[in-house]
Formats: sequence, structure tokens, C-alpha cells
Amino acid sequence: MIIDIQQASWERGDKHVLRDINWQVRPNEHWCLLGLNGSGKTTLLNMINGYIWPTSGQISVLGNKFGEYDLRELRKSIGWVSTSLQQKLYGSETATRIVLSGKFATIGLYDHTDEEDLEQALKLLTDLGCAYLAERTYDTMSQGEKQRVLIARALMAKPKLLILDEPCTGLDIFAREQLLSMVQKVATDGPTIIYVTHHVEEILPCFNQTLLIKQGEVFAAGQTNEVLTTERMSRFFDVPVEIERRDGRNWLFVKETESLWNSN
Ligand SMILES: Nc1ncnc2c1ncn2[C@@H]1O[C@H](COP(=O)(O)OP(=O)(O)OP(=O)(O)O)[C@@H](O)[C@H]1O
Repeated sequence: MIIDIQQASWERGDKHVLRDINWQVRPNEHWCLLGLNGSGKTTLLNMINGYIWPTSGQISVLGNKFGEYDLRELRKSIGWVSTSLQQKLYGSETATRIVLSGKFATIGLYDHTDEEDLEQALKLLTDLGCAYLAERTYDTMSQGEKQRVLIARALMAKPKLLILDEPCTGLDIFAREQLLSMVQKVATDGPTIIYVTHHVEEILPCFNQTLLIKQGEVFAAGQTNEVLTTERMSRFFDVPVEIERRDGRNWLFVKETESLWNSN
């Protein structure tokens, strides 16, 4: 089992940020985690990475039960690409050095690297369509380029689990589609992926499983095509929507925009 969460809750004061979460991620599955702002996605990721502990319930990640092993070791097996990571990196570093630093999960490169590491970093940059960026500094890259370099960095440590937290934020439609096609490629023979988003359109065919999270609770979890139905998504958003499938992707249309005003 990659992730096994049993009845996990996380409370802060009298607020239940997460309540009775049950979620199992098995090998060979790729999951999409979908929820609106404030639904608890980041809190759940923080729990998976061991930054917070459930106030009740149990969680085990990559076979390690929390409380019984070294968290720093576990985190080396988890690649996490997020906007907050993007902001921490140094603008003057080249793409190659950023990818190399992924081997040690450090911000900046302080450890010794060898020829083999360099070859691997350049291969990852090539696989992600970023070979041309190898010597470019981070502060000169577009948002889409930065995200692809960060995915290459995360893969450098050969993680068993890769978390992509809203990787398409701030991308135009073409940069988004380019990034998504890279993600689809990484999913083919790479680590288990958890892809976090607000947008149904970003759920690629490789994300065969979807978890819907609403107000801190699991609203639905299972096969993407069974979870993403017009009826269920309308209940999920509390607004009448329609889901249309095209080319293995799902597109969402809001049917009555007036209902948006009523829901606020
Ligand atoms: N340390 C904390 N103390 C109190 N409340 C918190 C804490 N962390 C998160 N929350 C609250 O829990 C809820 C879920 O937050 P979380 O950041 O997990 O949502 P999210 O789904 O990641 O949202 P977004 O899509 O906007 O990033 C929010 O209402 C947030 O204010």
C-alpha cells in the first residue's frame, strides 16, 4: 500500500479541518485530489508528508506507520512540487543545479555530485522537454518552464510517490497542455502520482482514481469515470454543472450561473 489513511481527523481549536478521512492508494494507481479552496487538500498533503499528525485515526505512507520511523528518511521517497517550493528556490541557480539538488532534497546545491548524477539530471531535463534550459538561471524561466524543472528536480531522488500540488497555477492554456503532456509521460513508468487541483479539466487519463474532498471530508473516492458524473459533481459543488467527456478528459460546464450568486 502506498498510502493508507484510516479514520484520520485533524482539529484546530473547535474546527475540524479534516474529519474521518479514509483513503487507500495502491501501487499502480495515480490519483487526482480535487477540492475547492479551503477544503483541506493542503492539510491532507501535510499529513502525508508528516508535517502534521492526525489528532485521531491512523496513517501509514509507503508502509511506514507514523510515529514508528524516521520522517526525514520517508520524505526522501516523496517528491513534492508546490508553489511554496517554487518560491523558496534561488533565482541565480541554473536548471541543471536545481535538478541536481533534488538528489539531496536541498534548496541550493551543497553536496558533491558526480558524472552519473549530471547525466541523470540532463536526461530528466530532456525527458521533460527542458534540455534547452540546462544552463539558464531559474529567474529567467517562465512559469511553465519552472514547473517542469521542478518536476525533474523531484524525480532526481527517484521518489516512490510524487505529489504535484496545483502545478498548472498561473499557466496559459498552451503551457498547461504542455505540462500536462509531460505529467502523462511521467505517469507511464514513473512513481505513483497524486495530482492536486481545483480543475476537472486537468484530470488526465492516467489519473484513473479521483478523491473528492469537501469541507474536510471525503465526498467520493474511486474510479475517475465513476466519480466524475454530472449528478455527483453538481452535488459536490452545490451548483448545477455538466460533465462532458472528450478524448479521455473531462470538461465541466456551469449550467446556471445565477445559482452561483445564490450559493454565496
Ligand atoms: N493551522 C491551522 N489552524 C487553523 N485552521 C487551519 C490551519 N490550517 C488550515 N486551516 C483551515 O483549514 C481549512 C483547509 O485548509 P487547506 O489549506 O488544507 O485547504 P486547501 O484545500 O488546500 O485550500 P486551497 O485550495 O485554497 O489551497 C481552511 O479553512 C483553513 O483556514
